[in-house]
Amino acid sequence: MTSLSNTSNQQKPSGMPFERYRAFVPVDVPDRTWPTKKIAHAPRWLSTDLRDGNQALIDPMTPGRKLQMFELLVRMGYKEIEVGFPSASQTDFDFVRQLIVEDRIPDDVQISVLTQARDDLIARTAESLVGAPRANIHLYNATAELFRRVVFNVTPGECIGIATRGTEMVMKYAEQYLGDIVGTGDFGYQYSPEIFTQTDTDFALEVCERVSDVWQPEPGREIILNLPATVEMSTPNTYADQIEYFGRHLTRRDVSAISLHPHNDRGTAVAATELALMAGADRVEGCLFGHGERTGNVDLVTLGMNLFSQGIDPMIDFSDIDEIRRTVEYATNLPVHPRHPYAGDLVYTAFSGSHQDAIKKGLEDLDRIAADRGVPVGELPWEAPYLPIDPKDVGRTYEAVIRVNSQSGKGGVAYVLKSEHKLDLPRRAQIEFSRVIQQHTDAEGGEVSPETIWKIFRAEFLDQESPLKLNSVHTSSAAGEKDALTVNVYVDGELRTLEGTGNGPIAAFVDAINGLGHDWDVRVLDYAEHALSAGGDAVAAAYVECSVGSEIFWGVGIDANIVTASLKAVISAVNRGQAIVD
Ligand SMILES: CC(=O)SCCNC(=O)CCNC(=O)[C@H](O)C(C)(C)COP(=O)(O)OP(=O)(O)OC[C@H]1O[C@@H](n2cnc3c(N)ncnc32)[C@H](O)[C@@H]1OP(=O)(O)O
Ligand SMILES: CC(C)C(=O)C(=O)O
Repeated sequence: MTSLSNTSNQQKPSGMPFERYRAFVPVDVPDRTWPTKKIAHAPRWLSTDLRDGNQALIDPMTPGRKLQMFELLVRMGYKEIEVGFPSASQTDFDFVRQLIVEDRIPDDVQISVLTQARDDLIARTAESLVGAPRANIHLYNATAELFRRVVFNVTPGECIGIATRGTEMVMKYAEQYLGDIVGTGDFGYQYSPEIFTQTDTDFALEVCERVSDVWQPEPGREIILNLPATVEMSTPNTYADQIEYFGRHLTRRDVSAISLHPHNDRGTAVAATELALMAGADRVEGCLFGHGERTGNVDLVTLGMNLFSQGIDPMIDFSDIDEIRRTVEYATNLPVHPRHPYAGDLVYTAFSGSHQDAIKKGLEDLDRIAADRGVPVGELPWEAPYLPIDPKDVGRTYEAVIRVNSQSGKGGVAYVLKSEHKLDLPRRAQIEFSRVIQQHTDAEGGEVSPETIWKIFRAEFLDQESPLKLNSVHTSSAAGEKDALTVNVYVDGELRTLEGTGNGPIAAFVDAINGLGHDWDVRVLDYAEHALSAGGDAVAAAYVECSVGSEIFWGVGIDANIVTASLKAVISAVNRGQAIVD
């Protein structure tokens, strides 16, 4: 095959020891059906922030932080919450007790706790749940060949024995400690063949079948079979294949919930989860903002918001994303990345010119459609360039949507002036002012804040008082076909009364200025105006494009009187022209 690149840019071997790694061997599902399936509704969610998320923190959460996290999860609408590993530490045990004793578990929420398949740990786990109105015990043991050989030194049969005996112990200790709820739908059981992704799928099925034989699921007594991508091993499609294969071959499928527990080692946990849902999974375990072991668990915020952005109710409330982020940052003591999907500081912000231009036009278009239909923008179907969702739907404002730096163009600068100061500059005025801002960013570097943009705008268009400054408009009257105007103007600091005539007050004013004897030769090329505010004390903005000598300048005037605003705009253009000539 001939290379498309020329010889000077041929890629070179990296020298890294890639030969040490072996490609993942996927399960063979040639007649897979998941690629054509669609996700049509939210799955059952379980948050494991207080367990898998917590076990991977530099500083595990204090009881106070755990409680804040629990309450956040409840407020957001999670109905299944893994609250800890009570046999691991007194802190975890006490937290479960606190939730139960202080009656903090809402009627529609089921807490879950994790345990290894060891008798003493299972007993302690069941003990932590005494008095719980609803609870789930989650048992795991590793099933992958590597773990059987290296970590546990067990045969496949012994590995199955750990899982089935563990299940028997859960049933025994549940009977002993949780008699009130055992046998009702309020007590649940979950089993995880840990490292499912690295386990031969037929063997994972075998273990789960034998565990189900012990638990005996039936209607009203489901078993949750949680299939963890404890380590993400390959491309997301391979996880989906494993899930479809598992679901197809599992007996008692109707009384088994197939649950996903993806980790993010390859950075594709969200994609793997979505494909695995297409492959038939019922339930997803993860953490807010992807906390958890190593690269984290799958991010529940991204998953939920991905559904939302496709018109599917995530059944979780993300409407105050910043409050969610603040609480998680407080509880975990770890920051959320500024580019984190849906929640990062910068994810609804455009710096670059073409993005800003498109966003500005998109938002204006929505405003126009909303005004035509007489409805708020929030009731329109969302469609805006570069913004997959309306930032307002997650409690953000449009204020930070556009931020200006050296990559920005006229659209961004114009957006800031319009959104912050209601000034709707004509297109060529936008271009002229954006060059002024560009000079600033080239010289200073970094971002230029809306306050600085306004300061520069004022200095450029509104505050220059030399050589001309309007003092008062004396008279303005019709003189035959023409308008006559008398104005008091400071010229180079000296108050003078000028007179001029023309077709309208602006032309009359230009006539008066040109009569001053300077060689300015002012001519008006274009004009625009609009109100800045409504009502009796309305203020207007006028924009005038003038040629001053051989150069062209825009001027801006703001005043309660539209004629005065126009004259100020002419003065603004002349002063800008003179500033450059000087
Ligand atoms: C993928 C996951 O995230 S799984 C959850 C992981 N989370 C945690 O481990 C946090 C909480 N864990 C802990 O605090 C501790 O591990 C404890 C308190 C539960 C147990 O501590 P220890 O008794 O000191 O054991 P340790 O953690 O070293 O566990 C290793 C032993 O447990 C065995 N073991 C590990 N997992 C399991 C399991 N799921 N079922 C049965 N035995 C297991 C190992 O084979 C090993 O046995 P060995 O001592 O005979 O070689
Ligand atoms: C206990 C199991 C579900 C787990 O955390 C994992 O395998 O990642």
